[in-house]
Formats: sequence, structure tokens, C-alpha cells
Amino acid sequence: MTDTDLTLRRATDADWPAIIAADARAFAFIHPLDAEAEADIRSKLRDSDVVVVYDDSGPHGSVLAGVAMFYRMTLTLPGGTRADLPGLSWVSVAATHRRRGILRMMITELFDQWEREESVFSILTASEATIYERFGYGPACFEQSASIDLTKAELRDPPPSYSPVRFATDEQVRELVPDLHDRWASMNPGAIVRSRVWWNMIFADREMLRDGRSALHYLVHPDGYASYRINHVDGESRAEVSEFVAITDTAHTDLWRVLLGLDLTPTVTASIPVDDPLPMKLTNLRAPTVTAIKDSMWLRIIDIPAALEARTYSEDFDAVLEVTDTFRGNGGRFALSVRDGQATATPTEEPATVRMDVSVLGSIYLGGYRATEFAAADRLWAADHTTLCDLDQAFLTDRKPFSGTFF
Ligand SMILES: CC(=O)SCCNC(=O)CCNC(=O)[C@H](O)C(C)(C)COP(=O)(O)OP(=O)(O)OC[C@H]1O[C@@H](n2cnc3c(N)ncnc32)[C@H](O)[C@@H]1OP(=O)(O)O
Repeated sequence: MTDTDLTLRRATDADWPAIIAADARAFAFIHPLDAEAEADIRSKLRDSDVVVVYDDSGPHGSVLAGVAMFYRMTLTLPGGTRADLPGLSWVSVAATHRRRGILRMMITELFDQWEREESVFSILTASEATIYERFGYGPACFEQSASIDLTKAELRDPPPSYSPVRFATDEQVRELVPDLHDRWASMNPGAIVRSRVWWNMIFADREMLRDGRSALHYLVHPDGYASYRINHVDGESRAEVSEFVAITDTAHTDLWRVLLGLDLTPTVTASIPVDDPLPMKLTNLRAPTVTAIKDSMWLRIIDIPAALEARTYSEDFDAVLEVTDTFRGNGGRFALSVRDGQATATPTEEPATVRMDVSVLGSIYLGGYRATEFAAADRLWAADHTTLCDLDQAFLTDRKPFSGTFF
């Protein structure tokens, strides 16, 4: 196979059976996605946002060697601005064609498009942590998997005489949950805002995606909701929280009070923000065990000055940021000046006072990592300690970013 045997183009309707079969193999599914799951994915994107690569060199005719696609998504930035951006997804290269540059070829094609469309950012959820840094993505949002032993979990606050939490009917869920999520997404950096087509897919709660577990149960509160499934593991029932969305501290406590009271399910599992206050609300901080901390979303800054100006900051700050971008050459030196939370960023020839790779900028941008952590790892340089501390303070966010949507 040579490069000339490879044809890269946009997908058409006729490509989808091959795409579904290829992704099932690449992502090690036992069964390929069924017709409903395929329709759900296709309802969220256009075929012109799907790249396919065919190899015409083999003895059996043209075969699909690679596929990559992106959703047009919206993300909340620190300060509340919502940014429209491409979310890269369903990337796969056939096991017969790996490590020959097909992923690089597809990503280059998509970045050409995103730059033409003046995208400032791109995001993804990564199958492996070693693939995407070379393309300028940095891990930006994290979540912790918690397993809570209900025999030990007791809230410090005594039960109130009244709680507004209720199990919701399907109709109530469709009416209430999207607005609650939208209110929550406005307040949380890193939150992915959901359009109607995403909700349609979530509410469909397809049998295939349940993986042998129950349908979703929804608890609603005027300021939040939680959804969970029941699973049977080793003869024991377990409640697996699918989503937990609380707009106020009271809603957080009220919803957890119900989940912690699911008497016949001794364990509740949930993916929660790394700074979630739940352990501090319990009498026994060992009731939740953190079983994993995972990178949940990666951020790629494509247009550095536009990105720097799009978020708000915690402190006034001046620096010359030198950012390297080996994949796209969009780096350079930028005079960053922050006053009253707002930044201006302009190209400059002045000497750098801070240097980092674009992937590191992606990691500190939403507040998921601190600048001081990358400096300690020798991956961010600052001219002196004061500059580093000022940078660190300026990029701090009130809460850790949480994306809340896997794609
Ligand atoms: C956003 C998402 O969709 S995440 C899902 C990604 N897909 C999967 O994990 C499915 C299974 N895996 C695959 O399909 C393939 O192995 C892919 C897509 C990860 C890689 O495709 P390939 O065509 O083999 O990658 P390609 O040859 O273009 O490699 C590009 C670079 O990435 C590196 N790379 C590729 N795969 C990996 C990996 N799994 N781990 C570390 N580095 C990798 C290559 O070494 C190469 O590095 P270089 O250009 O800096 O020298």
C-alpha cells in the first residue's frame, strides 16, 4: 500500500454499513451498533463532517481503512461564555492499516476544515492518553469514579421535614431535565451544552446501551436531577448513577439524601467532579471510595489569541506568552493583558515571560490543571516565581471543570 492507494473523502449514505462494522471492530464491541444506535449518531451530525479513507490496493477491491467524524458542539468557558466547537469522535483505523499515518491524514484534513471555519477550539474524549497530545490536545476535564458504601454513608445534616425530590415520569423528565441541565451548564466551565438531538438519544434509553442493566430512573428537584440504573453484580444490587446535576448546594444534598437511602442497593457508584463536596457532607469520609480518576475531556486551542480573550480571569495579569504548536504552526508570542477579568491578547516580538506547549495551555485553560503543576513537571516555564504565581492565580476557576457528556 502506498499513499496513492489511499482515497480520503467525505462520507455518503452508502459508507455507513462499512463505518458501523469498522467502528465495532476498532472499539471491540461484541455486537455492532444496531439500526437505532446508528440513527442516533447520524442524527447528531452531517455526513459532510465525516471523513473516510479507502484503500484501493488489495486483492478484494476497495476497503474502508479509516474513519473520523466530529459533532458541532457547545462548551461553557470560565466566565460563562458559550463556545461553538467541533468535538472529534468515532476515530478508527482498521487493525490491518495501523501506524501508517492514516489517523494523521484524517486529523490534518479536519484541522484544515476547522481553521477555514475559524474554530477557536476543538474537544474530544480520548480512548487512550498517549494519542492526542501530538495534535495539540491537552487533558482539560477530569472526573472521579466513586463507589459509596451505603452501610457507612450518612449525611451530617439531619433529614429535613420536607424534601422536594420526586421520581419523575417520562413526560416530566422530558419537560424538566433539559432546562435543569442547561442552567447547570451555564455555571460550570467545561460543561457541554446539549441540543435537542442529544436529549432525544438520552431519553430513548436504548436497550443496547443498557448493557444488561435497568432502564434509567430519574429523580428531579427544582434545582437539579439525578438518573441511575440498577445493576446486579455478584448477586448484589447496585445503583449506578448515570448523571448527577445540582445547581445549588441544597439540591446536591437533597438528591444525594435520596440516593444514599436506596436501602436494598448496598452500593451506589457515580462519576463526580474531583472537587465534589459529597465526602465533606458525610459523617464518615471513607464511605465513598474513589476507584479511579479519569481524564474525561481533552481541549485543543486552535486560535490562541481568540481563546485567551474568550474566557474570564480571576486576577489582573500581564505576560508575554510563548506557545508552541508543532502540529499546526498556530503558536507564537502573545502579549496577554488581563484587567477586571477580561483579556486582550496580541502578537508581539517582546521576549517571553511564560512558555508552554499548546496542549499545556489547553490543560490549564478551563482550570482543570494549575499552571504551577505544569511548572513543577517542567512543562511550563515562567521568567520568575511571581510571574508563575500570578499566572496560576489568573487562570484559577471557582470550581473544577466538569464536562458531563461522553461522546
Ligand atoms: C477521539 C476518539 O475517537 S478516541 C478513539 C481513537 N480510536 C481508537 O482507540 C480505536 C482503536 N485504535 C485505532 O483505530 C488506531 O490505532 C488509532 C486511530 C488510535 C491510530 O490510527 P493510526 O492510523 O495507526 O495512527 P497514525 O499512524 O496516523 O499515527 C499518528 C501518530 O500517533 C501515534 N499513535 C497512533 N496510535 C497510537 C496509540 N494507540 N498510542 C500512542 N501513539 C499512537 C503514532 O505513533 C503516530 O505518531 P507520530 O506521527 O508522532 O510519529
